[in-house]
Amino acid sequence: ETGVVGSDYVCSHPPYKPLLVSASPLVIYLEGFLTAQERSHLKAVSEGKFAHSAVTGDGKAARHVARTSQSAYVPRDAVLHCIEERAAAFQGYDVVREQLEPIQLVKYGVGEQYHIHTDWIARPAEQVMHATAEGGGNRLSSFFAYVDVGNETTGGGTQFPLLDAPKNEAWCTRGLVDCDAPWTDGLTFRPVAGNAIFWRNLKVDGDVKTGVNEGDYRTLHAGLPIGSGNKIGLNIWTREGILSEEARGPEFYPDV
Ligand SMILES: O=C(O)CCC(=O)C(=O)O
Ligand SMILES: [Fe+2]
Repeated sequence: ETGVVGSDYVCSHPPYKPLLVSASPLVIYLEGFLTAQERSHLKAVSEGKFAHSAVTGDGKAARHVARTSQSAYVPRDAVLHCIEERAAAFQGYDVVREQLEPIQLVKYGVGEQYHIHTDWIARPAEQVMHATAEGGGNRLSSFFAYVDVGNETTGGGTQFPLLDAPKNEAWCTRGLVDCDAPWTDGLTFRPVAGNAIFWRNLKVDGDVKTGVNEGDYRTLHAGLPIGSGNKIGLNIWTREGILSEEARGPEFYPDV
């Protein structure tokens, strides 16, 4: 599990380009969010760590039919720390790194997919581990970044069936959005290594009485099946509040 960066590694953020996709729900496309070096490092440190895992919130470690991909958590080394900093900073001064769940990698082979779901937790907080205010609350936002996409990869898009595809042709010609899909399928991003999608999971106008921000169903999405090739993606989920040290895991691994 040795990575590709040496002990002389210094965190530096690439000049990624944010492109607004939707104002409500808030969806922002981030071109060049991960560098080539970060992507190679993530691939190297996650090798051999992938396993079929449960979908958060169902409380049991059974393999879930909704998700045939494999997941891996990687230690928070200097590179991960750097990516966490970037993800927190993007969300303004009111979001701190301690609100981020440990970064999760997901790997898909041919035919593997993640059926339609929301990243926010739909069940009452009391029923779901860690979703209580003390546990960090619900998932405020998501980043899904493409870490590795094989040259021959077909399929594997990230589909938001309830959103409209942006109108400008540039999204199609630049290969960011799948414009061959029927418009009734909503919005499908093509997997492009290094790029990321950011969206807000919760509605902004919380319940006046309870102060609870409801999950926004318009953020329903799926990882479409891979036709050929493979895909590795990365999830960064930001909670409404600070996560416990237990949920965050060790803050820093000295070895890069
Ligand atoms: O694979 C994708 O395109 C989306 C994955 C996803 O939504 C997730 O892991 O929560
Ligand atoms: Fe998701």
